Amino acid sequence: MNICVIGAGYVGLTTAAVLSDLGHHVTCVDINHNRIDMLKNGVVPIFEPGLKEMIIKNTSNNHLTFSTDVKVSIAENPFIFITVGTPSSGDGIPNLSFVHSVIDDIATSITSYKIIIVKSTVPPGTNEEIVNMLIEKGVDPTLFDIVSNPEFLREGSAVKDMLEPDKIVIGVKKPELIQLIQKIYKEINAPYIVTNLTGAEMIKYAANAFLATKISFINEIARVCDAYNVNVKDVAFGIGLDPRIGPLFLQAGMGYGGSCFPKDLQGLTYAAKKKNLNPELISSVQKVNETQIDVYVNKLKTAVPSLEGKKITVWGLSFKPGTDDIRHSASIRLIERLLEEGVSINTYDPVVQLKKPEIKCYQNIYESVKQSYILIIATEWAEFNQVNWKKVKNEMEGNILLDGRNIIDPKTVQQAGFHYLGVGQH
Ligand SMILES: NC(=O)C1=CN([C@@H]2O[C@H](COP(=O)(O)OP(=O)(O)OC[C@H]3O[C@@H](n4cnc5c(N)ncnc54)[C@H](O)[C@@H]3O)[C@@H](O)[C@H]2O)C=CC1
Ligand SMILES: O=C(O)[C@H]1O[C@H](OP(=O)(O)OP(=O)(O)OC[C@H]2O[C@@H](n3ccc(=O)[nH]c3=O)[C@H](O)[C@@H]2O)[C@H](O)[C@@H](O)[C@@H]1O
Repeated sequence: MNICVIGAGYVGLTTAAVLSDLGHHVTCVDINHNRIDMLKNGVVPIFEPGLKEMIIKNTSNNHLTFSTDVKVSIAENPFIFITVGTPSSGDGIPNLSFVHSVIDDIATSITSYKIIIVKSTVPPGTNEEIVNMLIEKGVDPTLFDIVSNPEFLREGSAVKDMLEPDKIVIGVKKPELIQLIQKIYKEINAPYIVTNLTGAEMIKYAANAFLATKISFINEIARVCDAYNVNVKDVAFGIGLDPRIGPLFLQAGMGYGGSCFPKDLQGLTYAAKKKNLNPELISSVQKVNETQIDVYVNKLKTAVPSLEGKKITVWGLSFKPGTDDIRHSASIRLIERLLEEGVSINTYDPVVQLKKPEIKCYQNIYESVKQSYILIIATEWAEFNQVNWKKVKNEMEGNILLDGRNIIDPKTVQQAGFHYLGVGQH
């Protein structure tokens, strides 16, 4: 099948790589010329395990090509996947301008029948609006069908998640479209959840909201555990054995970040308010997450009353391990907060180097802690657990270790001379 994937970000590149690997002919198109030039030269602009290899394999056998010409790519392909970004505007309202721009391009270049498959996460009602927009722009309604096909991949395991999803959600207006989508995903073995356009959009928003709720729940429990000297990991393990609760997404820490949970919870809040509903639980989930950094900073301030002038090393910059994405990273929010206290910041991350004059980024983990007063673990990269703690401590001036992800065994670092600070772990 001939497929055009619009957007060469995390979702677009993974979609293009996987669909071309399934044997389809895929053109991945993006308005970012720099990004497409890199891809044409075999350089994959994001860090995602297995993605580069899959892209190189399928560009060499001509199953996958890259382009900046959106309109030509739309005109040449019957299947159009929309994977452009849907960020939050400053006030929390989803910014759909990138999706609208693609719809404009489709409206001005469509001459033959297209199936438009929307993978971008959009608020309920958007796909119905897209149908109306195209008709209002003069497109003959027999020339297109829309499929809402939200994506559930996680960064860091995007290729695997797309090849082995727990479900494929499709929202359609006509049942005959189901078989066509099943042909596209031919070898991917997963149950299909079929609903209407808005139902598919709601499944995506509800999934992210529920996952974020689990995180804020355990972070709130961690605050209480802290007050009672209880290890929150024991509590998470204890409740997680109940199959009605489940063990995943109960890792307490500095809170959730990334390009999706924060903006999708804001988007859901906006969608509810638009219908005069007050989503109290979703608002509380966001409030717990926003104040989670304060819990850690307060802990630090209790241990070190004056932070001013102190050198602090932060390990981990990406919003979670396995990715170079720093969008809405809790680590970056923490660093910004600490800079306000007049500290100086050193950082080490296995894949991210920040370009900010006020922050010193190191490529060697031991160099990064030299003369530091405090070490903070902000992202749970596995290598942080494999360091020689005595060596780390010897390089430092102070002995405070703030574990923002509860990944360190307190006894191990205490034996190396550290004063360990966690939340819900002692
Ligand atoms: N990042 C993730 O892990 C996941 C993201 N999603 C959703 O998928 C969508 C895309 O997310 P990401 O891939 O992270 O976004 P991204 O920001 O990494 O990439 C979006 C790409 O679209 C391109 N673009 C923007 N306007 C365009 C236009 N008019 N024509 C062609 N290209 C255009 C941009 O240049 C950019 O390269 C969002 O709605 C997001 O919520 C869903 C599941 C997972
Ligand atoms: O819509 C999206 O973009 C995607 O959002 C998340 O995926 P992702 O943002 O890549 O990352 P997650 O692994 O879900 O982690 C999100 C954040 O929650 C934090 N987290 C996660 C789990 C946990 O137990 N505790 C916790 O603090 C992580 O550190 C990270 O900051 C969802 O897991 C995907 O299913 C979804 O497709």
